[in-house]
Amino acid sequence: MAKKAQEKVTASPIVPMGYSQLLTQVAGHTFEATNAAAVGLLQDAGEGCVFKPLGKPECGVRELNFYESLAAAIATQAKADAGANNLNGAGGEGKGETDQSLLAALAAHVPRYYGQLKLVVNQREHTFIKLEDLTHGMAKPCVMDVKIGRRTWDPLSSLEKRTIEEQKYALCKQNLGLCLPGFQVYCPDEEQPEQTVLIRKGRDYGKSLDVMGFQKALALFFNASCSSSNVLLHEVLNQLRSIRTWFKQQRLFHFYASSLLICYDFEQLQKLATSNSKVSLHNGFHADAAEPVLPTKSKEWIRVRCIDFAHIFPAEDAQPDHNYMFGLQSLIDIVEAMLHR
Ligand SMILES: Nc1ncnc2c1ncn2[C@@H]1O[C@H](COP(=O)(O)OP(=O)(O)OP(=O)(O)O)[C@@H](O)[C@H]1O
Ligand SMILES: O=P(O)(O)O[C@@H]1[C@H](O)[C@H](O)[C@@H](OP(=O)(O)O)[C@H](OP(=O)(O)O)[C@H]1O
Repeated sequence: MAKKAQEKVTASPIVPMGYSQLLTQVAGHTFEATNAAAVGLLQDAGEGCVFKPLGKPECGVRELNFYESLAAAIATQAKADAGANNLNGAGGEGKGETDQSLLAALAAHVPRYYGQLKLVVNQREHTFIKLEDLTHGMAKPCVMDVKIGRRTWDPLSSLEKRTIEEQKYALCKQNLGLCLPGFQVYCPDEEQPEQTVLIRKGRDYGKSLDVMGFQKALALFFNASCSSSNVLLHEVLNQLRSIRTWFKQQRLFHFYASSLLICYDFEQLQKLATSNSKVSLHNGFHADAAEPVLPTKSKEWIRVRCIDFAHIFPAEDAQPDHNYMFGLQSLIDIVEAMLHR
């Protein structure tokens, strides 16, 4: 089979008109120069969507089912909000409805889902899910994929898969419940600070990191030495805390090998630094809270979302997802420490 795939090798994948490789993809399954059967994410021309191939059947089905159940929960919630489902007035909310509204609340933390479609790539048909591009509208998108949890193997994993997963990124996973499969960041060029460079790091870099290395990677990613990075860190923290609130409430699912995708626009960060340098330091701060008042549009250039639901499982015995929450808390602790440095 591998031999057959190699017969079709091309320099770049053959994709349908109007689509291209997702240039900002930093991790996950990608196109491979020597394997025409390997498919990565695609993007469309300016519409603001990405297309994720379903990949291994069991993973693809789980992810698709998850997005479909989320869409159903959102629709149910919208009806309930409109009063159409509330003929008996208040007080009739059963467990099913509670679960549905809890699930619907996750939508704010997940890319919008636009269904599935089939596309021919490298002369083979693949099924893709169509999602909101979290980097849409960003001139200089900085993107980090942080995989959450000490345990990144699911309940159906073979002993072999479990062993492989436990050996990878071992220092970060065991200590932090986090690992770093990839990121890209725009930074000022050290020699010519008015110029910008793009730095990209992949899974091999992530696997080499210990705890301190992980913290340094985050400082690099958040452009911590930039004068406006506090605004970025505050907004990222707000969004991470909001995700933590959801996880503290939910007993529906356990998210194995799922990631947080952190995206921001370096161009906006630079604009903020320039405008900050022109105004008094106290502008934009609450007198009593000592926290910056974020520009109303900060959510448009700073987005933290849960992605990759290929290994999502119903929560056993309705237990909280302690594995995910441990990793998420570590990430929050690291970002808080950067803010208070
Ligand atoms: N909605 C999105 N918007 C923008 N980029 C995205 C989006 N979803 C995924 N990506 C990009 O694609 C990468 C891979 O996504 P994802 O983790 O879902 O794929 P995967 O192949 O299932 O990964 P893994 O190998 O960890 O199972 C992410 O790191 C990110 O760069
Ligand atoms: O971090 P790495 O080294 O890239 O390792 C990959 C990562 O664990 C993916 O989550 C996994 O895909 P699944 O989530 O789909 O299992 C993939 O398995 P695969 O090689 O069997 O696709 C691994 O290779």
